[in-house]
Amino acid sequence: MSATIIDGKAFAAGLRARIADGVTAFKAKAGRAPGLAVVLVGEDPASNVYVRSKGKATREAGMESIEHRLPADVPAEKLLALVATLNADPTIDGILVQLPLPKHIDEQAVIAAIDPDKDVDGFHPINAGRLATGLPGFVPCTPFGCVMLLKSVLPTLSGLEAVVVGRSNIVGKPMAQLLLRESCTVTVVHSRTQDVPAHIRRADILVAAVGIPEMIKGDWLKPGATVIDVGINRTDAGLVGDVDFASAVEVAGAITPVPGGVGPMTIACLLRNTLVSAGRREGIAMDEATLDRTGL
Ligand SMILES: Nc1nc(=O)c2c([nH]1)NC[C@@H]1CN(c3ccc(C(=O)N[C@@H](CCC(=O)O)C(=O)O)cc3)C=[N+]21
Repeated sequence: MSATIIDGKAFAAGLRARIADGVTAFKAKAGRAPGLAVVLVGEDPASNVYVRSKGKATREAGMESIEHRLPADVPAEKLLALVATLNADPTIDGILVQLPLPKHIDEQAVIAAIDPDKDVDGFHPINAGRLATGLPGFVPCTPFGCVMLLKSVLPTLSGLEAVVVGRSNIVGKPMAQLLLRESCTVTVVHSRTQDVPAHIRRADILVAAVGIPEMIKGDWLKPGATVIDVGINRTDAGLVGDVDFASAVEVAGAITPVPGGVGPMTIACLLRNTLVSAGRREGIAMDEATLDRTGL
């Protein structure tokens, strides 16, 4: 039996349409568009492509996209000064500094310099703490998108065994927090875990975010499991995930493809966070329940 393919691209298109409606309503009340500032340091070709597609999606949703490009050798002080300017600018609702940054710049210091209430990436320690303690804040876009996709195929997440592969600040850790918030029993496995397949075999929900091409094989999965593949690995064979799709699709109940799965949701959630930020900053109520509707 072959798994249901979770169409992240289609789901993201629906979310973006709801965001565009929300933007229209926001503009009518605020007299301005929500503004997202994206800062790119250096000339990494993959980052360039990604920043361009983010700018396009931002404008298509009716928002203002403000791009700042700095040379790879920019002094950290200059980047921090730009962040301070964006923090103080009332027309900017969201600030995203594209990661990774060049090695001479302390990433944590830059993230900590962003106003937590404009931190639409959800990377600031204040937002990580809010997520961990159940306070409202910004949730990192990729894990947020993963939960939306899970809810689109599962009637409830409550009580399910969830296994997260990877423990990064950007995906693994916030993913585990979100699944816990949804009342899953959560296991995080990582490079030092003994017998990774044994943990994965117990998972009703598997989220793979390790960055190792096709590491997770179909015969490691519990039959019927819901598999969310966050990996985007460029190989000679093209773009592949962290899950060996060909074998996994025969065992899983539902699975995201790469590309066309989690990636498009990340961008849509970034726009969602920017609109919600704009609403909060202007005191205009945004119907987050409608925005985050999942369809099941
Ligand atoms: N501050 C910061 N925030 C980020 O959210 C952030 C970042 N830095 N640095 C880079 C990573 C990467 N990332 C992706 C988002 C969408 C796709 C995406 O839409 N992928 C498509 C197309 C893939 C392709 O063809 O390259 C897909 O999976 O279908 C990919 C990658 C966000 N990141």
